[in-house]
Amino acid sequence: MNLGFIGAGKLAHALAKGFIAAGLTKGNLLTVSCAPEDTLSAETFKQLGATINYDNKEIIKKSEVTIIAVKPDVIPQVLTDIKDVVTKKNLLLSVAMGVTIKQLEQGLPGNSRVIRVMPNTPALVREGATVYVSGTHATEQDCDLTKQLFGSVGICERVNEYILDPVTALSGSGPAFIYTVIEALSDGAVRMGMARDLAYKLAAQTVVGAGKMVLNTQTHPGVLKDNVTSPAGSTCEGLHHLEENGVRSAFIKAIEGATKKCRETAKKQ
Ligand SMILES: NC(=O)C1=CN([C@@H]2O[C@H](COP(=O)(O)OP(=O)(O)OC[C@H]3O[C@@H](n4cnc5c(N)ncnc54)[C@H](OP(=O)(O)O)[C@@H]3O)[C@@H](O)[C@H]2O)C=CC1
Ligand SMILES: O=C(O)[C@@H]1CCC=N1
Repeated sequence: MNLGFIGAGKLAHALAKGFIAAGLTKGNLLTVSCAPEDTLSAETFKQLGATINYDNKEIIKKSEVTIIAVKPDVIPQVLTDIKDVVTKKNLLLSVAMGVTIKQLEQGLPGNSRVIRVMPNTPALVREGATVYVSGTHATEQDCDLTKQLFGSVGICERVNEYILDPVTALSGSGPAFIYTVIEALSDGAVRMGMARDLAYKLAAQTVVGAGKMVLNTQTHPGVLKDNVTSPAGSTCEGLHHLEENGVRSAFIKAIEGATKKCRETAKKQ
């Protein structure tokens, strides 16, 4: 598949490498734009075999499917850059946090085929979690292609747009929250005498294992937690400390805060 990327940052890298690993495209089939001063991103894409072009119009002309992966405040500029060259042949997939279908469609010619996608960086290792929302003029074939593309690098679900901001908070930002948990658990283990390398390895595999238990056994997380917690054992001692320090409330507030930030971004566009 020929793929265009407008924006060659962290997410674009993760997606490109994931799609290549999944066999859906090849490095030399990618056409990518970035800010001219962003030599590091350009270099990383060049190493994949991609063609770099600093003119966003050229990406649209060369690729039938383009992923727009710039920061939300750059979206208006990108839409202005490309609107004269977008035709019915182009499918545009925007991953920008807080930028609505309506805002995207308003900046483009009528009938433009737009899909809003919220992936996450674990797409790099084909363990991503993605949702997408169809725009007004995207076809069922466009939705199928989006599902095929992002489904090749993890799970991919179609949703209604009203849920996109909490999704962004949960699975879009979520990897950062989990990395913080992995670091903190490891710091605790190091404090108790464990070597750091072993601590990161055990903490990360524990997150992978617990996640797979929830997905594969379809058992309520509370039941799975109870199965680990022996009477008067060490786990309930650890859980007691987490509850005393408001761990649940901290995560709930993290999702609430991140969701609100997405909503503020939508209002500013
Ligand atoms: N990172 C993540 O985990 C996720 C990110 N997203 C969304 O993806 C988008 C990109 O995020 P992320 O990859 O983290 O951000 P980055 O800052 O890493 O990437 C953005 C890229 O766009 C480039 N850029 C800036 N201006 C232009 C322009 N006019 N034309 C073309 N490229 C330009 C930037 O160059 P320069 O650095 O020189 O400005 C940079 O390379 C955001 O909208 C974000 O909400 C969604 C889900 C997850
Ligand atoms: O931090 C951000 O704004 C983006 C959206 C989701 C993950 N990263």
